[in-house]
Amino acid sequence: MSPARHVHVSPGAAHLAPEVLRLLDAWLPEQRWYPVPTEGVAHEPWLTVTFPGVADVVVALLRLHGPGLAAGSDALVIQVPLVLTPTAEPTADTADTEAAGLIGTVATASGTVTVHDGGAHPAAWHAYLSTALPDAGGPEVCDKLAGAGRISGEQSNTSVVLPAMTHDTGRGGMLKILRTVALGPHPDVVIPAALTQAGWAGVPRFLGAVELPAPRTVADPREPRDVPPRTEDPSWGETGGPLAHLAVLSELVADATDGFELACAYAARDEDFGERAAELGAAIAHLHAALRQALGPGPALEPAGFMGVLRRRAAEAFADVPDLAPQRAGVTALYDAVSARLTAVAERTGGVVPLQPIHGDLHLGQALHSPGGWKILDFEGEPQRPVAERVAPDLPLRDVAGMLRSLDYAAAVGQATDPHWAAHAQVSFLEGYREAQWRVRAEERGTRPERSAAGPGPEGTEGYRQASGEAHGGPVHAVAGAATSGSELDVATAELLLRALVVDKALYEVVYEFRHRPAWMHIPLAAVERVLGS
Ligand SMILES: Nc1ncnc2c1ncn2[C@@H]1O[C@H](COP(=O)(O)OP(=O)(O)O)[C@@H](O)[C@H]1O
Ligand SMILES: O=P(O)(O)O[C@H]1O[C@H](CO)[C@@H](O[C@H]2O[C@H](CO)[C@@H](O)[C@H](O)[C@H]2O)[C@H](O)[C@H]1O
Repeated sequence: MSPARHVHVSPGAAHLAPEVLRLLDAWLPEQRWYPVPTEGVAHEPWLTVTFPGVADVVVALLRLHGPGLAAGSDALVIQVPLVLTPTAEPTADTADTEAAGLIGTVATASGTVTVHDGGAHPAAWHAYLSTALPDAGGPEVCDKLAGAGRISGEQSNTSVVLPAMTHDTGRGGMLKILRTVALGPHPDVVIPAALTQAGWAGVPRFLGAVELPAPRTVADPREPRDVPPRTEDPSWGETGGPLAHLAVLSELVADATDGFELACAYAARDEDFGERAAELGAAIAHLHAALRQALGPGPALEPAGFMGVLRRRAAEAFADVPDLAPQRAGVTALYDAVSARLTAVAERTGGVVPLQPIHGDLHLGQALHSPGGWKILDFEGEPQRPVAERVAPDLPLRDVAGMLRSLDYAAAVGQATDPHWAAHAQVSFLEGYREAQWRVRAEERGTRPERSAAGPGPEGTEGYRQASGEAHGGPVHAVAGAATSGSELDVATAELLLRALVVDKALYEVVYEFRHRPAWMHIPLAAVERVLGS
């Protein structure tokens, strides 16, 4: 997991002319991965990263500040790799330069420079790859770049497909440049690395990472504002742990289809997605088991803290999106009910509802359907949440809620005309999850897996109807029970929790759509109304 070479780190805007930075002001907010649409946000150079022996690639780590953004340790830092080419004359735009991410050409004190987005440029890919891969040299990395291309679409980061890259278990790589820099070890590096090391095949194999070494002079590397202005590189990279991760390299899953595209295609044909959804449910149950085994269990759920986070997230959503106002009373009532229940359970049992590492931002787009089964991607958690919250152990039911929401999205985006398409897929997903979870838990306890007594039935139908807000039913009570088995959590409490987690996810989605895709905001908004109204 250690990178072959350390990157060089300098404070502020070293290696970057002010004219280059100014060029970014208009360009950054237009990028899909730019995390804040808020007007009036300024970019302050925090650190500059270069690669040993590479003159033309400079990575700017910019701290965002302005209205609505926290200061200090919660400050948002974005990663902007740039390829700087000295140019005799300003060049005209061509199709080629656009494909390579041309940002512009500027005159600086040291001459005219053409600036490209490193996320779209082979020179920057080469630099990241040489750093992430322990044994690769220059020419070898060039071969690995043959046919490489950035993937387009609704991405929070920048991913580059490397079809010609060979590694010890096959061919093809995926380089992901993390656009929001999370201080401390990044979950999208640490979790796939741990699962790969544990031999779990449900994630694309982790191959390497690029890390930003911690400066030895900083007592608490999580406080970015405390990083002192230093100019000499030798102060960096001697403390062991990373200050942050910048990129992750994994195997390319061959012949894979994005789970959301697959589900939307089924929905568009009104085709039964049940079998695929059940397989996916089983894959998620195995993921939860693998996470418990690879990273260890978490502490017990603490009701006040857990509810505090749910309530704060809801308050933030209500503050951000005025259309949510009519739902405020319903959300408060639901959360009050969950809170009272959790407190009663904690008093009765002494607080044994177990938390564990989870995915944290699970949706169909994080699942690839491949000939080798479902592969789960993207462990960075919800990109709009603070990192500490994203990596904290949580209830596996949160991931279950995420997939239920995503199947609802697939029905809406795929324009299923069958009103039961989503509910049927959701029930199948829950069934697949329940079955596999039951087996896995039995294996963990060293007992023979027995079929759950709580199969689909009228009581499950009602529980599911409440959790999903759909017209059709399913065995949510059993899923909820299975997901929390080994604890003293009763099924009715688990059902209520799942309902609250579906609402929490839908509120997050309303904010996400409000910021990024207002035309889709009606999808989660309708879900909040439906679940609260059921
Ligand atoms: N290892 C991989 N093999 C094949 N495709 C992948 C791989 N990793 C990611 N993808 C594709 O790239 C997309 C974006 O990846 P993801 O890690 O979710 O990035 P982001 O955080 O930017 O959303 C995924 O939805 C998937 O279609
Ligand atoms: O970029 P990420 O994949 O980390 O996640 C963010 O973007 C997702 C959209 O690309 C967003 O997911 C929402 O939309 C999906 C359809 O595009 C849907 O399947 C999900 O259920 C829904 O949450 C995700 O919330 C956001 O964090």
